Amino acid sequence: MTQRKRIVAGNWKMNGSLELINQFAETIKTDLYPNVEVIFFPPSPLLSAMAGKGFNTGAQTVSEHDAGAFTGEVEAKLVRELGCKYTLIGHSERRTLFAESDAVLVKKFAKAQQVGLTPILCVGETESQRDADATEQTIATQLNAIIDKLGVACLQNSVIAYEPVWAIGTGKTATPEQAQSVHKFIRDLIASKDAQIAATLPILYGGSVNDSNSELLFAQPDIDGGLIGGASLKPDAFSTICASAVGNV
Ligand SMILES: O=C[C@H](O)COP(=O)(O)O
Repeated sequence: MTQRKRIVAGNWKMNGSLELINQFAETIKTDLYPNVEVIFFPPSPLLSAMAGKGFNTGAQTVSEHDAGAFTGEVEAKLVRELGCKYTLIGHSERRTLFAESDAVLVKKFAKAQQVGLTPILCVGETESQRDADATEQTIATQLNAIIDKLGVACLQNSVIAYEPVWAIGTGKTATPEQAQSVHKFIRDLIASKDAQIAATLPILYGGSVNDSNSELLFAQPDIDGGLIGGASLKPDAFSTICASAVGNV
């Protein structure tokens, strides 16, 4: 069986503070989670402070543009200079609240890789899409938007996060079986284009993951870790989630 990288990523969204970083530095000792890469995605102004505590960091989004007159945007190259290794691309909140289209996300994905950041591409269906049996079609459209423009080889240095929109911040987690079924669909879709890339690509689950449900989710064969929102703001819960990713290496 292929050994894939295990990742637990904490997306703080527009939350957190210098004080919270100190609390995490006291609680989370990442060497306690062998073979698990723990990454924090705090708001951009906190990236340096987080990295200063020795944590792996990533941005929640980056601009598709190079430096210039783009007030309020964050340049990918600068994020890389701050020591980040990753960036989220296409989180559902960016897609819906900030109207980021697949076309823009292709540019952001390419820009991230161009400057040496690993993109974590977020995909997922809404509740009405799931109810209409359009889950797989939705995911395929989101993935193919990237693959068709950039080529499947762009996934070589990337991570996918499956986040059903109906499970984000709602307390309604996908069951391990529901999540595994979509993860397998994603891996199979990519395998139909490049089996080697599909076999080694980490696919994370996100959507109301907590310290009680993470173990069963992470035990699924195609779930390689998690993208955690609310629970990533609680040091003790997050530490339990990281520990639960160790077991399935
Ligand atoms: O990026 C994280 C996801 O949006 C999940 O958030 P959540 O764990 O609060 O549901």
